[in-house]
Amino acid sequence: MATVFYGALVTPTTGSLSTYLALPKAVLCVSHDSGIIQWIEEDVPSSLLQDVLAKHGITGEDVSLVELETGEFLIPGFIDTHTHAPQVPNIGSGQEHELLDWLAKVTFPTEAKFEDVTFARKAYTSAVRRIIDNGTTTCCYYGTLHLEGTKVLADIVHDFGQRAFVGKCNMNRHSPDYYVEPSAEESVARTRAMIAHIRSLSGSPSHALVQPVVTPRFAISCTPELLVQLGDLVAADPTLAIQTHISENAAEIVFTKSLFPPDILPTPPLHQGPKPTETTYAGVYDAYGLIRSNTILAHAVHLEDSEVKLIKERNAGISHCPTSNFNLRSGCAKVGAFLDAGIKVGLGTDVSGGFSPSILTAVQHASIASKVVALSAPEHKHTHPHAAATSIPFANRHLPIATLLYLATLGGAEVCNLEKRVGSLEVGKEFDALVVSVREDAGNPNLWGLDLDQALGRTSEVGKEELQAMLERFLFCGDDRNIRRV
Ligand SMILES: Nc1nc2[nH]cnc2c(=O)[nH]1
Ligand SMILES: [Zn+2]
Repeated sequence: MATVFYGALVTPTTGSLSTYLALPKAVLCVSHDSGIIQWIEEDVPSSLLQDVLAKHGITGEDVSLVELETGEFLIPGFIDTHTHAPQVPNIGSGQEHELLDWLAKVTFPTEAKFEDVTFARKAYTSAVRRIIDNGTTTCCYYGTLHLEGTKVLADIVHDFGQRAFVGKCNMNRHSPDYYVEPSAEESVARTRAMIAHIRSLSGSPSHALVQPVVTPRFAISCTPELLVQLGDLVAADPTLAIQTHISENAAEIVFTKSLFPPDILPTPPLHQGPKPTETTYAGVYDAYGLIRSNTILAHAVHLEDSEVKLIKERNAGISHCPTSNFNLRSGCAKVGAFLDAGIKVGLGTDVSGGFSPSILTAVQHASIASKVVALSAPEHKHTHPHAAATSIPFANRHLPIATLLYLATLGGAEVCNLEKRVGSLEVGKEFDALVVSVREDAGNPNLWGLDLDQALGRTSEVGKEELQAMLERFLFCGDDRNIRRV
């Protein structure tokens, strides 16, 4: 048996950040048994659809045919490379604070409530449901420091069938008395228990839907002893993913450097050359063996050049969280420069530093952040609009639509090391997709502009340009009303 979709399809393609495919009349076939995309035909008039099915040996009985309507299109599922499930109840509160005050006054009191497993189950069920409804099919979750609550989060994600990384926070210092782990040993023991629980749900990392992720909250909240033990834990298991925060806020960086002077840092396992005489934030994690190809580093707003080089050398990924970076007044990450350096970059909502669980909001703010970076660059010139479509470097210019789409999907998959399985609609990948609707009956009047009226009403044909216009409107003005199926 197979399911065949016939209609418009939009996808980034492997190897290109500057272009994407917009196919108004595609046919895509998914195997029921494996969920894998078997074949795609790019341009099939409706009169030839049956011939194309016959060519692929598909007859009436063994196919379920889904014909998309005008104004609908398939797109890969969104990937949120950094969010906090227990902070969803806090969305929109404490908007006046910067990071460290916000953690103390708003975040830690709420996260502490997740000690109550009944509370956790209710809050996490609603949070995960909302995140899926917003089109996020792969999500990197922070839980709280609680083992039982984080197991509940993993169970809920698994039951919903969402692809995810779930991590229990490691935090044994610089946190309030009511919300801190008693020792490094206890923190690591609970982490081991969480890993065992999640692996019992989902099986081996090569095909698991839900995977554990080691989650030192950030360097400030971990003693050197704890980071040593986490380094040992991940060194013994190269398949274990790691996520943490890096260089988000100026005061946080000053504090981090004061806590980890160079003389207390171990020599990093992969280090070549003399020991550094000055601490960098990335250097701290690296010294404990926590930066590697399956590490996800959230924020990276104020990275020094040497840190960009180190992250590239280790092939770690960056989660760009622009909504949060604006909202907590952290700054604008230099995403264009990271892309030029060949670093893997995806988007993160960072709820509730970010006030939206939707990757669409992250796309919008990633665009604005790149425009702010461009406007503030010393060599800023008003570039011709078509410059965006060329292959000139990304640094200091606004991100093109193709690149925004890439960050929301395939870039996120690369950050999660899932790019062979998801992130684009390509043959051999898992069918992990959304049906988007920009039709009037989706109920979002913001998408209802003149050119779409024309595309959907007065002309019967949607061509490539109309489809590209629909994608742009959806990325900038769409919301969960426009996500018809996940
Ligand atoms: N944005 C954000 N940054 C952090 N740094 C440490 N903890 C957090 C958190 O919960 N949110
Ligand atoms: Zn965060």
